[in-house]
Amino acid sequence: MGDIAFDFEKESDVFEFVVKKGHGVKGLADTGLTTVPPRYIHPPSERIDRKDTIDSAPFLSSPIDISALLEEGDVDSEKRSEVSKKLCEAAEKLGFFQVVNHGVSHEVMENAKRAAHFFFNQPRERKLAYSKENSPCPTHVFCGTSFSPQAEKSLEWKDYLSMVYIFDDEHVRKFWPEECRDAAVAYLKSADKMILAMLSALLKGLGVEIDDSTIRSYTGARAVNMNFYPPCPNPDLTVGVGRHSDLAALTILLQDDIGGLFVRAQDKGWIEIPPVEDALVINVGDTLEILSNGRYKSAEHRALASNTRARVSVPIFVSPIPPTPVGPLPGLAEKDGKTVYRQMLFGEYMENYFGNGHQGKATLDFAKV
Ligand SMILES: O=C(O)CCC(=O)C(=O)O
Ligand SMILES: [Fe+2]
Repeated sequence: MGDIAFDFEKESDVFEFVVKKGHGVKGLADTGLTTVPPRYIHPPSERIDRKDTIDSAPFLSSPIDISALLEEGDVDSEKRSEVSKKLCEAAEKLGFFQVVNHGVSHEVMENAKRAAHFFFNQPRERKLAYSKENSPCPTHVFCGTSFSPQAEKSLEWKDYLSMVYIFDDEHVRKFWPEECRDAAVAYLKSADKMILAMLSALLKGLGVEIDDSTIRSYTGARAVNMNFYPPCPNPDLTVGVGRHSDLAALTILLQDDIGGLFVRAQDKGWIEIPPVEDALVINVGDTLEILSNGRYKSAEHRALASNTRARVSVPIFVSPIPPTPVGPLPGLAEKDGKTVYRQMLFGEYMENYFGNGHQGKATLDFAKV
C-alpha cells in the first residue's frame, strides 16, 4: 500500500501508518490534515479543557530555590532544613512542584529541548531505526508513539524517544542516537546531584532511619525521554498524554514555554503547571508514594498538545533497578499506625505498569495491601 492510499478515517489505516510504518503522529500532522482522525478522539470525560482548571494557589507554591541543598562545605543547616521542609510539604500536598537553582544550566536545558525537536524533525527512516523492532538495543533505547498503542482504544498525540542510562558511557556511545545523545547525557549528568539531594531530603523527611546507600538504591535506573507533541488540529478532542501517574520514584521534567501540563489536585480538580523559565518540574512517582506509605502523592497528570506549535518535554525518570525491593520504608507503617502498600520487587510493579494502557492512579491498586 503506498502512503497515498491511507484512509485516516479508518482505524486500521491510522494504526498501520502511524505505528507500524513508523510515521508517528509527526508524520500524520505533516500530511496537513485539518481534523484529528477518529482513532485520536478521546471520550469527553478524558479531554482536557483549560477552562475547567481550578486556582492553583492553594496547591502549588512558587518555584523552590534548592541551592542550599546542593552546597558543599560550610553549610547553613537551617537554610537546608527549611528547603527540605518545603519539598516534603509540596510532595505531600500535590506531589508536583517546581525548583530553581537546581544545578542544571540554561544552556543544558536549551540543548535538551533543541535535540528533541531535531530528532523528531528527521525523516521517518531515522526514527524507524530506533523502533522496538529495529533498535540496536531495544530494551534501553527505543522510539515510539502514544503510550501503549496495542492496548489503547484512543491514541495519544505524542511521539517519544526513550533512553535508559546504565551509568556506562560506552553503552551511550554505541546505542543512543548520535544526534541527541550528548545533549541527553549532559542533562542527565548535571541533574545527578539534585536528584540525590532531593530524594534524600524527601526520604529523610519521613522521620525513619535510612542510610545513603539505600537512598541511592532507589535511583539505580535513570531514563531520559524526549516527548514530541506535533501541532494538533483539535487539541480539545484528543490528549497529548492521557492521565497517568509516573512509575518512577521521582520525575524531573523539563517543559518548554508552551504550557499544557495539568495535574490533579487531590479530588478538587485540575491545575496547570505554568512554564517558568529555567525551572524544572519535579513530581513524585508511584515508587515514592509506595516507599512513603502513601504520604507523598504520585499525582495524576496529563498534557495537552498545542494547535500552533510542536511542544516538547524532556523528563528524567529516576527509578530503582528491577530486583530492588520496594515497600513502605522500614518502621514507617508502625510509625503511621497503618500499612498502605505491600512489599514487592520493583520489577513486579513495573511489569504491571507497562502491561496496561494509561489508567490514571489505578496502577497503584496493584501495590495496595
Ligand atoms: O509532557 C509533559 O509535560 C508531561 C509528560 C509526562 O507526563 C511523562 O512523560 O510522563
Ligand atoms: Fe508523566
